[in-house]
Amino acid sequence: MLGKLKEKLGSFVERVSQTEISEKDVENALWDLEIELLEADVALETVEELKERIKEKLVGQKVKIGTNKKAIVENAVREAVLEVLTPEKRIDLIELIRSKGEKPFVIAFVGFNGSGKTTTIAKLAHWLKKNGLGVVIAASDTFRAGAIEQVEEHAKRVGVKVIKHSYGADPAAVAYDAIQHAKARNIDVVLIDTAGRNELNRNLMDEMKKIARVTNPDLVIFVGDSLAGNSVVEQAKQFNEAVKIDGVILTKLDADARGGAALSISHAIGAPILFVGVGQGYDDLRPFDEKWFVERIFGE
Ligand SMILES: Nc1nc2c(ncn2[C@@H]2O[C@H](COP(=O)(O)OP(=O)(O)OP(=O)(O)O)[C@@H](O)[C@H]2O)c(=O)[nH]1
Repeated sequence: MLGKLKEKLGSFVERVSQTEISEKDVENALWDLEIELLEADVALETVEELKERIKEKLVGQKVKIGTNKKAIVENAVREAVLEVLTPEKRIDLIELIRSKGEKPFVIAFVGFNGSGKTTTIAKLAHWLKKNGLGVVIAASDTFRAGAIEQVEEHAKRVGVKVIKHSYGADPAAVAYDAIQHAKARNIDVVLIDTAGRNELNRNLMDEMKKIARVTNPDLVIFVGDSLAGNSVVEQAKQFNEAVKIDGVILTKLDADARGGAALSISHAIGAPILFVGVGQGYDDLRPFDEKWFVERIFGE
């Protein structure tokens, strides 16, 4: 008898001391968040996805009167961001390279001019070497004046060989030669530096498709400048249509205060961020970790 009463009283106290988060509460809060996200250069479709996830987490949730609703909302936002950033499939690059039966493992790099592609290739070559893998770079940007010397300079500094032809040569032929070189010398990885391009430059896009056809890369990596914000997401989509992108490296995250591109890009093209560039040195390449990124956004 006493037990029953206790239970009834208990449930009454529970009921009156709780309030339910309504759809209206959340809608109001989300309105401000939407503006802030768009200002931080997060792509519209990613903003929508985040809003849906946050709403799902919060609407109908019962909270005790007097508890800090802000903390609850903040937690839901954090979780939603982490979910959006978590790729459907992860790529462990070293594992992937080692598990390919034959050598070499071929990686083609694509991206717009000035996105930091050449520097990133050198950083990755350095990282692969540190992980015990042999690397050769194909100077397949035979288009831009100075590109071959630039990649040679970087390669010299990180101690990697470059296979090159002269300017105007067929980029696919350069890549092919680099692969033959790697095969003959048992080198693990070929990194192909392609010319930076944009969507207006149709024949360069065709050239890139030809490189992909001739070399049949194991991985196509899009290198994007995180400072370009929303437009880097659009670039990635265009490249993804021309040649399927398997992974992303975002450069200059050290200088990017907004973080919108990082938040949107995987969601937009369905490929994971593999690394982020965090400086100009060869060691300034960091395997991407969404938890680290979320801390960077929400941490102190
Ligand atoms: N702060 C910072 N600077 C970077 C990063 N990655 C690249 N850069 C700088 O960005 C500039 C452009 O990099 P490049 O590698 O020359 O650009 P690119 O994409 O090869 O240019 P194209 O050959 O025209 O395609 C250089 O000054 C790099 O040092 C990064 O993660 N952080």
